[in-house]
Amino acid sequence: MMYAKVIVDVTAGQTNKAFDYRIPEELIDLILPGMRVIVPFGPRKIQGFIWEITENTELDRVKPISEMLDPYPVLTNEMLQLGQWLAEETVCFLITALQSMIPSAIRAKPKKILKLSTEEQYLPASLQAVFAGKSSVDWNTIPNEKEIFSSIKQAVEKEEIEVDYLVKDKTKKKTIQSIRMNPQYRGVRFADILGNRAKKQIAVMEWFDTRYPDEKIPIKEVIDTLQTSKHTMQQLITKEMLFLEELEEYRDPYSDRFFEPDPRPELTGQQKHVLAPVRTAVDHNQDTTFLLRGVTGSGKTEIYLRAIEKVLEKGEEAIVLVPEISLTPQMVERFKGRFGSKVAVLHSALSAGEKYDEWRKIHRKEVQVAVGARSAVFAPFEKLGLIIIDEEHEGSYKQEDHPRYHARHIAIWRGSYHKCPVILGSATPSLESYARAKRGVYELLELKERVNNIAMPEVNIVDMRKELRKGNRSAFSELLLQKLKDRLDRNEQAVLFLNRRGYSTFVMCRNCGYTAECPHCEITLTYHHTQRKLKCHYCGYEEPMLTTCPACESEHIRFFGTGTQKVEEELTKLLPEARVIRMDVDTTSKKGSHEKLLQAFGNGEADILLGTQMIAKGLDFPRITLAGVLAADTMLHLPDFRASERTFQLLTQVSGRAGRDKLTGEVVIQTYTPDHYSIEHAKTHDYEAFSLEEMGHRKRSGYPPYYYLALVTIAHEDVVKVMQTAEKIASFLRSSFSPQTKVLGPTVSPIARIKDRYRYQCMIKYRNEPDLKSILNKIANRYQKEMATDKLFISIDMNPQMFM
Ligand SMILES: Nc1ncnc2c1ncn2[C@@H]1O[C@H](COP(=O)(O)OP(=O)(O)OP(=O)(O)O)[C@@H](O)[C@H]1O
Ligand SMILES: [Zn+2]
Ligand SMILES: [Zn+2]
Repeated sequence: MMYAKVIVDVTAGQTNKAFDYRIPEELIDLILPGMRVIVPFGPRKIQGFIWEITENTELDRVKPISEMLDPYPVLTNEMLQLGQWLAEETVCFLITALQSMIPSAIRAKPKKILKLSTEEQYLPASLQAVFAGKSSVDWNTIPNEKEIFSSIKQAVEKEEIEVDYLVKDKTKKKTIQSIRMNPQYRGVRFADILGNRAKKQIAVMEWFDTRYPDEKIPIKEVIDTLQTSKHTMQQLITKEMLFLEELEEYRDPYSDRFFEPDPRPELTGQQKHVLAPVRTAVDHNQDTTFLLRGVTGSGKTEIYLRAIEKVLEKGEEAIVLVPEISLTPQMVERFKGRFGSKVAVLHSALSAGEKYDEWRKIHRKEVQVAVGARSAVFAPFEKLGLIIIDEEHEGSYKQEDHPRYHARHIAIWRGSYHKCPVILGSATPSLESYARAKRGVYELLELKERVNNIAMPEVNIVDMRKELRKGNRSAFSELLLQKLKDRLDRNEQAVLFLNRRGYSTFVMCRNCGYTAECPHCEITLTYHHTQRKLKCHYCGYEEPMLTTCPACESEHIRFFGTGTQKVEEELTKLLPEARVIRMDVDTTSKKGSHEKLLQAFGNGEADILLGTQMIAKGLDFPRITLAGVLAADTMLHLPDFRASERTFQLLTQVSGRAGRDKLTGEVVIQTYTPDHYSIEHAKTHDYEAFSLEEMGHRKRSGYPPYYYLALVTIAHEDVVKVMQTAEKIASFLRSSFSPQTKVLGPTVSPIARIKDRYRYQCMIKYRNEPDLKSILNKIANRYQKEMATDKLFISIDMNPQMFM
């Protein structure tokens, strides 16, 4: 007998352990670790991953595996190990960790149905009404009544009905019908076989015989090219002179694009210097983590490209992670231009099917380079030679949902598994990474100059308080406006950056101060001009714009703050001749629109690119000579210990867009707090000085990189229940940890309520707490049942990045 240990798709109860199942005779040798199967679990059938194959079991009775879902393992052995580690590190279920590594298209949520196992007439009346002549019903259509559920329960126990799970792959492989010639007929005289009068059929056969004797040609192409008919083709297929085959088609989103071969520039001296140790590490299979700190425009991407070249020469594979918003066509082009069809792109804007296609190319070893956002770190390569994380400081590398992993952490794990180097690149590395480089945990590589010694742009700081005193109430200072005019005169381009956060428009009554808040979340509603609606960004709640104040009935209720749209309106009034492209969530929601807008700007169809976060990174356009930041402080005052760091990073990134080519660049930063060190150091492009000062603050207040943090959030609809649970958890933590570890709270979360659930949190600050994960795991296990049944919500974040 052969058995399999299966990790089942249930996230309640003791499911981190594997369950034993018997492998049915006909599946022995076919079932392998990493495959997905359907197994019986209690009264249900559910999905699971094969963890291990064994020859014995300790159980007396084991049920057989019902169905094999994959013809090949979707998870490699490495991924199974990684999954186990990931579940431990992030305190999540093993099944959650495993599922996060495969594309969503094959993650398939099972659809639940009730199936009749007996004649309908034997059922209780309430259930007869449910089935009403059908042999099965969708679980979701069953009326939500206690009586019905209890008769279902009884009927299931009496085996009158059965609960079944329809596990269906959401993604159908796209196939096209193709034609191949039967090789037996090669080189014959077709008129002899088909008869002289079958001219059309002869033409088709001769075409194949002379041109494509071995190839599969899509049927549509044959018909179009030869101007023949389906009927003719059908006749030849019936005679078995042609074979009809389904050919799998990839939905390559870049297939209709031609990529200019990318020229390979001579490396600069400093680039050579930086590349050498990376190439050595690739050559000698060293799992070094390099931190490449290179100022904006210093040619970091070129380093990545050269390092990958080396990896490919060695017959190995590479992963390149870039933040979602800089996964622009410009970026993709550089990799596709250099490595052509060896590159797969994993982009969140792709449909689930397209993502699945790209993933399969990797799986089938048809590509050697994967470029993508966060989850591309799980690209199932088996001969990894290098992992690159560009803009390593970016917050989007942290997944803010289970499993709460950081891509950097995964990359380094995979690096050591494959004995290959990892490059973390940035102009403004996270303080955590920089501190590790200083301690020698990472190897620091630096590019201090821009390519060809192009100067860093000059940064002007404008004090907006003074503007206000001068009577200027607009979003544009005199200096910025004047410099914008200059660019228009000189036919150069400008980018204007507006921070989305803090700039969202909210509604306030000028008479009584009432602000419109979401009734379910403790957060102000945001005004959306195009639909004239107020929306909650957390739960999606919306209501029409208010015309009178609900509190005092005054009509003086207005929206406040400035959105990109308002700024655009103001800009067109101030500079009517300027052609403006606006890039924000509204203008880029349609697929491909992001790309089109950038292309238009690159082609010089606009003078000013106005946008949010999405324009801060990666743009490399030679005619941009001015970068403006409309309000530098919007992010500075968020209740988050990384606020200063984020501000410095953002200002540096935005400044880095200007003057990257022959034309000299300039920056204008508008602020209400010009003396803040984030702003002062951004003015002088001095990362070193900024990090030194920021480290001091972190040390004094006990934050990373001096302390590690873990965050436990507790939420429930009943505020008393939340407080009590949070208290219990906090005191359990305090009694379990060593005295050096601090447990702060419980306190109300910065957002006190989301989707009607009240939120409390405990923050853990520690330096060395070996039992931390097992203690947190105890909490997860202790409350597991309540979380499954009682809407209690507990989240554990081992590396919190967001405090909002
Ligand atoms: N050795 C070289 N010779 C000539 N041009 C180069 C060289 N290396 C890079 N470049 C060019 O310099 C420009 C900046 O390089 P790149 O985009 O790689 O910089 P970066 O460090 O990634 O910048 P950022 O962090 O601002 O995105 C690009 O247009 C690139 O093509
Ligand atoms: Zn809400
Ligand atoms: Zn009012």
